Amino acid sequence: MGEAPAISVDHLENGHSNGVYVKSEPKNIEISVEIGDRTFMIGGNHERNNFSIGVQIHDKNSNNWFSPIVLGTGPKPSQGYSAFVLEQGRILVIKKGSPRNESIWFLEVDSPYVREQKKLLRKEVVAWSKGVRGNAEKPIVISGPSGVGKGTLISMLMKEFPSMFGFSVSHTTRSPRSMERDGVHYHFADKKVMEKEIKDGKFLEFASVHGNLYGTSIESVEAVTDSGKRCILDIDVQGARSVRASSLDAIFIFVCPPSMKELEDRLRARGTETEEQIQKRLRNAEAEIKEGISSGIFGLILYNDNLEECYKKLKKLLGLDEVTSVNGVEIEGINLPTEHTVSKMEDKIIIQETGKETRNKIVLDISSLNGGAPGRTRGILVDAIKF
Ligand SMILES: Nc1ncnc2c1ncn2[C@@H]1O[C@H](COP(=O)(O)OP(=O)(O)OP(=O)(O)O)[C@@H](O)[C@H]1O
Ligand SMILES: Nc1nc2c(ncn2[C@@H]2O[C@H](COP(=O)(O)O)[C@@H](O)[C@H]2O)c(=O)[nH]1
Repeated sequence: MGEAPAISVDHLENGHSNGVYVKSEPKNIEISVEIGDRTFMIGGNHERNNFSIGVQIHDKNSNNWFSPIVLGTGPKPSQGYSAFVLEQGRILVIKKGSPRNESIWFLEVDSPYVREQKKLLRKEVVAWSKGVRGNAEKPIVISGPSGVGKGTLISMLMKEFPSMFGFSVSHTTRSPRSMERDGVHYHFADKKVMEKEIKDGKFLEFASVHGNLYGTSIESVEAVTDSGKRCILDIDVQGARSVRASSLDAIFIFVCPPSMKELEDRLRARGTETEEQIQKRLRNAEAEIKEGISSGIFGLILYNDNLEECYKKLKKLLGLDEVTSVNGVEIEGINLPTEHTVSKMEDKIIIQETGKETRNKIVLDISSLNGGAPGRTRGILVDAIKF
């Protein structure tokens, strides 16, 4: 995402701005953002709505101040803000010391939505949307070699968030394991019947995996979606490739083992396959890992060494972490440091703490933003580094 030309941000006495040193004062702060011949003052109290911060516009040509119509629900007043002008007429506004999911906001000042509203209302309009961490709604495709722990991680997620996630029950021609139930773990299918259904276009994807046929029926995914839950697919790399080429807009996660030895130990300890099947799965694992890492199918790669750590990272990728701890830094929402600089590098907003011995850096990855005013802007990933 490139930056729009001819846009700059200034900071006034209390404010905070692009790429410069900032010291926030603990009082009712306003930030001043300059875009072309206009200055947007963001902060203080909204003149008509005490629950949302205000926006005022100064037009340099007429030297007039005016209050635009503010659409959407904006952030509540806070003791500090940081702002950064993004492309598409959007200003990223970060609130200091806010609770989880209350820290990141977008003020649209010249987006397609705002331009449309200006035409309709014949007034100056700006619009808020709340920044939502992670991609909260897209189906999740999880792949990785047999025995790496995909099923274990998915079970943990479904146990902790039972109303949020639903599992896409695959079809398979392999025999059930002793604990597996038809229609719960898999739809155990006859090969000829499954092949006929594939021919009839009933499957989103299918593949021959370790000598058996596996596939995701369209019905299985729709059953989860109809129940209002986010669908999780546990499928192999071939299947993930097919889903990627399909119309299903999903996020793709590949789970890697810490080593081949550990993968072998896990498969043996599970005790569900014969020695011959274990050998076959291990042989296939090498090619799967190579493809998983290098094919470009998977946007996110997780190493499942320590299960709890891996689960935490998975939740973070999905924007589900209550309090995020990354590299030893605890961040409740985005705890904006009092003194900091803000800069942008490609698709990353870098908030760098200054003036202390230990410096925290918070990185907002905004490469996959979607949605916008007057609702939610999704897809922000947050990382924190202490050095
Ligand atoms: N991080 C971990 N450390 C140690 N053991 C683990 C870890 N994660 C999972 N396991 C164990 O490894 C075994 C394999 O895990 P699991 O069945 O979840 O793998 P899987 O990737 O779903 O395999 P498959 O693709 O064959 O279904 C299980 O016995 C599980 O308890
Ligand atoms: N392409 C697909 N792969 C699938 C599907 N369901 C499961 N799988 C993958 O198969 C292997 C082996 O699973 P197991 O239960 O026999 O151990 C594993 O990698 C799964 O991810 C599917 O519908 N399509």
